[in-house]
Order: sequence, then C-alpha cells, then structure tokens
Amino acid sequence: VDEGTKQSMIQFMDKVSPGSDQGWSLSTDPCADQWKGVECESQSVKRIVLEELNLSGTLDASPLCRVQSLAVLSLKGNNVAGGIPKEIANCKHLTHLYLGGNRFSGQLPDALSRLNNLKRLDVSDNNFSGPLPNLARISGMITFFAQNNNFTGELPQFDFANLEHFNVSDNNFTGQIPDGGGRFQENSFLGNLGLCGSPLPNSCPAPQPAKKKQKDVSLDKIFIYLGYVILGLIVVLFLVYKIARRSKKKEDGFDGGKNRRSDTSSSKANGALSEPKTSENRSEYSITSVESGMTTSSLVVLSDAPALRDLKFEDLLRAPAEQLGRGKHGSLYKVVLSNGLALAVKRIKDLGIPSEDFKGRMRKMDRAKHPHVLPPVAFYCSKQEKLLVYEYKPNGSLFNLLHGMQNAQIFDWGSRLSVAATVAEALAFMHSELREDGIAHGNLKTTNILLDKDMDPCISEYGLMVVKTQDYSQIPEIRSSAASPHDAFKDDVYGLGLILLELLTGKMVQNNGYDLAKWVHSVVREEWTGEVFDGVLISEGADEERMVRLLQVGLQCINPSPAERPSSRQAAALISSIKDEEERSVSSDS
Ligand SMILES: Nc1ncnc2c1ncn2[C@@H]1O[C@H](COP(=O)(O)OP(=O)(O)OP(=O)(O)O)[C@@H](O)[C@H]1O
Repeated sequence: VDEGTKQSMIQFMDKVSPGSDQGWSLSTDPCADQWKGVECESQSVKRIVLEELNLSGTLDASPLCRVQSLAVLSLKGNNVAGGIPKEIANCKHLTHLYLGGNRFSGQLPDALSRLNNLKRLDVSDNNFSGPLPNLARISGMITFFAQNNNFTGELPQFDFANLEHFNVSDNNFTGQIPDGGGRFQENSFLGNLGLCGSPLPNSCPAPQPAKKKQKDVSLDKIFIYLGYVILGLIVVLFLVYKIARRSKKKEDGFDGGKNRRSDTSSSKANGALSEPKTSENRSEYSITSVESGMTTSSLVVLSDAPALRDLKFEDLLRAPAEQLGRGKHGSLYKVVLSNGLALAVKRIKDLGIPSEDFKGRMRKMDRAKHPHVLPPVAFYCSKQEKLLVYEYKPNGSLFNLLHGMQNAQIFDWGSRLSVAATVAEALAFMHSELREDGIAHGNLKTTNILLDKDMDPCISEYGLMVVKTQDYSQIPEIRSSAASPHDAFKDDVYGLGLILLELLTGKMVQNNGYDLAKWVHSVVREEWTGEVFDGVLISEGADEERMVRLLQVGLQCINPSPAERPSSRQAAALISSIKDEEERSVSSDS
C-alpha cells in the first residue's frame, strides 16, 4: 500500500480513535502486516471494520475517502460522535456503511445519496435528526436501517421493490408511507407518531388542497410578479389585435354555431393567448373531442392526473409565466398554475404540418408510454398556434448535470453508464411503438434529457420535431443526403451517439456534434483513446475497458452512413450489457 494511502488511513484513525492508534503505524503495511480491522484484496484496502472498540472520536471522511479502493466501513457499536461529513461522497466505491450504535448526530448529508454503489446503509441507534436525504437515488440499495434516531419529515420514495431490509421505527417521521412500503412489516415503521398508511393500521387523512405559503419573498415571487406584468401587457396587445381582426374572424367561422364548445378557443399574438369565456363541459378538453374532430382549437388534456383533469386554456393564460428558452423550434415557458403545479409550455414554431396531422400525432404519442419518456399532459392546436404542455421538471437537464460547474465532480461513471442505458432503452421502446407511424424524436440531445426527482433521466419533447429528409443534407459527412423516410430513427441513433460521447468526454456538443465527433475520431485514430475520457472519470478510477466499449457504441451510432448505424434496440442492448458487466464487477469487488 502506498505511503499516501497509509498516511490518510492514519489521519482517519487519529480522529476516530483519539489517544489510541489501534496499532496502525506508518512503519508497517496495512495489508502485509494486517492492521487491526483492515482487510485487503490484491494489496488494496477493501474493508475497515472497527466494531465495539469503544472508539470515541469523530468520522473524518476526507482522509478516509482517499483510500480509493475502500468498499466496506463498519464502526458499529462505538461512541463515535459528530456528524457524517459531506466528503463521504468521495468514497465512491463504498458498498457497505455501518455506523449503527454510536453517538452520531445532525442530519444525514445529501452527499450520501451520491454513493451510487451503496448496497447496505446502517445508521440505526444514533442521535441523527432532520429529514432523510433522497436515498432513492441509489438504485441498488438492499438494506436501510435508521431505527432509533430523531429523524423528522416525510419518508422519501424508496425503491422498496429492491430493498430487502428496511427499518425506520422509533423516529419522528410524519406523512404517508410511500408506495411499496407495505412490503415490509409494520415493525419497520412503528414508533413514528406522524406516519400513516400501509402497513401501519392507521390510514392517512384525505389530502388537503395545497395551501399557499405566504412567508418568504423569494426570487420565485419576483419572477411570478414579472410574469403577471408581462402577461397583462400581452393580453392588452392581443385584445387590440383581436378587435382589429374581429370582422375577419367572423368570416372564418372560427367559432360558428356548429361547435357546441362555449370557448376555450383562442389565438395568440406576441406569445399571448386570449382570455376565453368559461366552459362547463369538461369533455371538450379531453382527447375524445379531438377524436370526434369537433374542436379546432381547445386545450386537449391527455393526463388523468386529478390536478390536470380540469385544466383549461384560460388557466394557462392567467398563470404567471417565465421564459426558459427560445430555441430554433420555438419558445419554452414555465407556467405555475394557481394550485401550485408547475408546467412547461412549449410554443412550437413552424411545425410544418397541418393541424389535423398534429392532433393525430399527439393521439399516437399518447398511446406509447414509457416511464423514462416525458409525455405531453395537454396540447393546444389552432391554425395560428401550437402549444404542448409538459410537467415541469425542477431538477434540470442532463446538459446542466454534465456541464454545470458544481455537478461535474459528482456525476460518476456508474451514474453516467446508468443514464446512457436508461435513455437508450427508452428510445428503443418509443421507436418500436411509433415506427409504423414514422414518429421519431427528431431532436435528441442532452438539453432534452430531463432529470426527475430521483435524478433518473427522462426523454422530453419526443415527436415534437417533424424531421424532413432534406435536413440530413446539411452536413454531408454525417447525415446522408439520400435519406429514406425511416432515417428519422437513425437520426435519433445519431443523437444517442452524441449523448454517449458527451457523457464520456464531458465536452459540449456544438455545430450539430460535428466538432466533437471529429475530435474523438482523431484522438482514437492516433491511438490515444485514454485522452478522450473526461478527467473526472479517469481520476475516479473508472474501468477503462468498459469506457472504451461504450465509446465504440457511441462511434457506431454516429457513423456517417445511417445504414451503418445500429438500430436503437441494438444500441440499447450493447449499452445494457456493458452496464450489467459493470454491476457484476462492482458487486464481486465488494
Ligand atoms: N419539462 C421541462 N421541465 C423543466 N425544464 C425543461 C423542461 N423542458 C425543457 N426544459 C429546459 O428548459 C430549457 C429550454 O428548453 P428549450 O426546449 O426551449 O431549449 P432547447 O432544448 O435547448 O432547444 P430546442 O428544443 O428548441 O432545440 C432547456 O435547458 C431544457 O432543458
């Protein structure tokens, strides 16, 4: 074991066991001389197990996590006090963390949820308090013990299907036990007066409508007021516009006697929608009215969610709006409804297909559903205007995660591989569902991969772009000009390939990916493949062989000839096998 690692281990020991070094000394070797509690494999420190030794110091994660190979840490049954420092996130290879039966206190740091390889976490019988971090991000966790602490707040949505052991009894948790918790005995939840729902005998009260928080004047509020002002201006402009065009509208028979709808119809000028009259007939907002072809311009709600079922066009109008982006395909607004629900509304520019085709497209897409593809919850379509409404995802996009300054450090190889596999699988599913209808994504890129509350990826804006064959001719080296109608699917595979390269290199895609593709090709050709990878991945010790295999999949996907690219299904299978191998290797390591 190298000197640096030895020094780090001794630093950790100084803190955790002040006054006794337990025989750990720089003049000996942790593996060869079998330091107390240390177990090694291939001359690397894998496990540190210091149980019931009356240790009374604190846990210093900074030196500890410099022991890169560490997979297991157990300090069970001591008197270690203080908190778990956020630097614990640097113990990337940790699979087992046992801290039960100590005097730890404070909140569990969010950093814990970044230990993607963690399988077993035991923080029971301590004095921890505050809410739990979102440990559901750790998909492979099989044990979670947190009983006998002072935790508060609601339980996060654990992946109960995967968990084998779970106990949060004797804390101060409140609220409903998340779905799936019923898999465990009530003993796992007892002793929390505020908890309710299965498997506990007390059921939860019916949900109250969300109350508005009055307290803090935050940046959000400023945006909301700004939104109101802008919206007001837009409505005034629109009214002027409408009066000017009033007589013409009548001629159009836009809202003639044949449509029973009282009116959610509208048009839009300068991004504003008119103030429509109210309607009492809920079905006019449902897909059925589109299917019957009776409406040309009402809001069609596709979602069954209770908060959205009665969504009307005027609700979107009245709500404060904040522009999130203006791409070449249209603008995107964040709209917050009066019930607090946040939506993302895409105003599509020049879609290039007639309204009826657009509605047909929406209907088809509504039938293909995948948990990692964001479905539109509603749409609006008139001659002048096409809007698509999505749930607003507050955790940002894959682009932000990769290129946002703070996050780059913590987006490790295991998580990147898992994102790649999920996106590829979701894309392959959508392709197989919508191939016959010829509906591909059309604009697959990292800004269109959103992250949900568990930081799982979700493809957004599927099917929004109607890809025309002439688009391919822009970059002859990359997109064949002789594109067949099905090339839109191979175009998505190209997009997937670029996402893989972005994940592996950490570099941004510009100029339709041409620059990145060219650079990767040249480095690989010079046989400096290792130089391609993001420095963060190299320093974390990610497996280079598997990174190279993923790189090869990426390069196949961006083959200049669409016919030579794999199908999305083939790409997904290749990525999934790399991910399986990674998981096998991590669990055999531990
Ligand atoms: N449903 C959503 N919830 C939260 N953020 C979103 C949502 N949809 C998109 N975004 C984010 O809003 C920003 C603007 O999105 P927009 O679609 O306008 O831009 P784009 O994807 O870069 O360009 P385009 O799709 O027009 O090519 C992007 O950073 C995107 O990640």
